[in-house]
Amino acid sequence: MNGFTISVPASSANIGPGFDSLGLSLGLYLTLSVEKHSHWEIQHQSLLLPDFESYDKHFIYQIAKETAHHYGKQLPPCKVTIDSSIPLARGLGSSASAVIAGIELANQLCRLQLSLLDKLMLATEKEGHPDNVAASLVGGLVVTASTANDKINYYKWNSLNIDIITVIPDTELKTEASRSVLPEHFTRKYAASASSICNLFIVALTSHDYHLAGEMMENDLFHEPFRATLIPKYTEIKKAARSLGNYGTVISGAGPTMLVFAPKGKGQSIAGELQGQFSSYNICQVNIDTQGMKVTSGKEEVAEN
Ligand SMILES: Nc1ncnc2c1ncn2[C@@H]1O[C@H](COP(=O)(O)OP(=O)(O)OP(=O)(O)O)[C@@H](O)[C@H]1O
Ligand SMILES: N[C@@H](CCO)C(=O)O
Repeated sequence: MNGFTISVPASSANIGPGFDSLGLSLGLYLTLSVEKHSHWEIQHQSLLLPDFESYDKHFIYQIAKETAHHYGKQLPPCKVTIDSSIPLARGLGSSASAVIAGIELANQLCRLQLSLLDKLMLATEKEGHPDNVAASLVGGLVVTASTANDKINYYKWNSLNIDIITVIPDTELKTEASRSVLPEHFTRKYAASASSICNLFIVALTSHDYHLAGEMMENDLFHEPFRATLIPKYTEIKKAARSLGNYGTVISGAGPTMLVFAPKGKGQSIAGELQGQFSSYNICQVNIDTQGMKVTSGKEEVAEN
């Protein structure tokens, strides 16, 4: 086996009204460098990564092992060195990136030849919803829909002409805790209003009408009204971002990070202004990743997807 590297971008789910359906791939990365070895070994290179007791308790190893077993295979031993710039439990899809990395690790080590759709279905089953995993897998803005037969359909859109700013607090919020405050049921009238807002949001966004898209983003009814109190300075950040001329500000994924849609070319200066107002936060412009997960062997990109 030749050594290879798996690189998986972060993601921001929901973008306001697209709860459990929309994902945007972001230029922060989880990277696995994999080499043949006499026994299993996992090493971390980033302080952002969580502690682990032994290789077999590592989340990524467990996903890889389950994936290999699902296809009747065993993982061969190797050394995996992991680096990351994705903060944990901040609403930037760290767990989805780890799931995609684990599935791809098994795919490469066991030569499973999984299709993109195979990987998406497996990842969605493990993550519970397709929004983050789809964005990390294919890149760009991804609209997903699960149909009655559990098939995941998606559409990737790569033409956003905006800057993205992440406003990251120094506190974690686990997705499980943030989902626990959401209602199990909505009335027909409420659900119709909520989905009409998402419909108009997508049309406005893909027509590059960012003012209308921003207004729809900020009028989500599916999750933001129930999560707002879990997010530190939710109202203040939205208000400050709006007064600086941004299109819209929403909770990133399950929070607590807030995601700002800024006019193209202004992201860096607006991030600087916001940083001055919210000094305990980590606020920066982040690129949109347009490619999704990549596997490289030596210097060559593996034509996998
Ligand atoms: N690279 C990784 N290696 C091992 N475990 C990870 C890794 N990344 C994430 N995790 C696990 O996932 C947990 C965070 O997942 P969680 O779903 O709560 O938040 P998130 O994925 O960062 O945010 P969101 O789902 O809102 O976008 C971590 O606390 C850790 O247990
Ligand atoms: N759609 C998910 C994303 C976080 O995993 C949620 O909002 O709970």
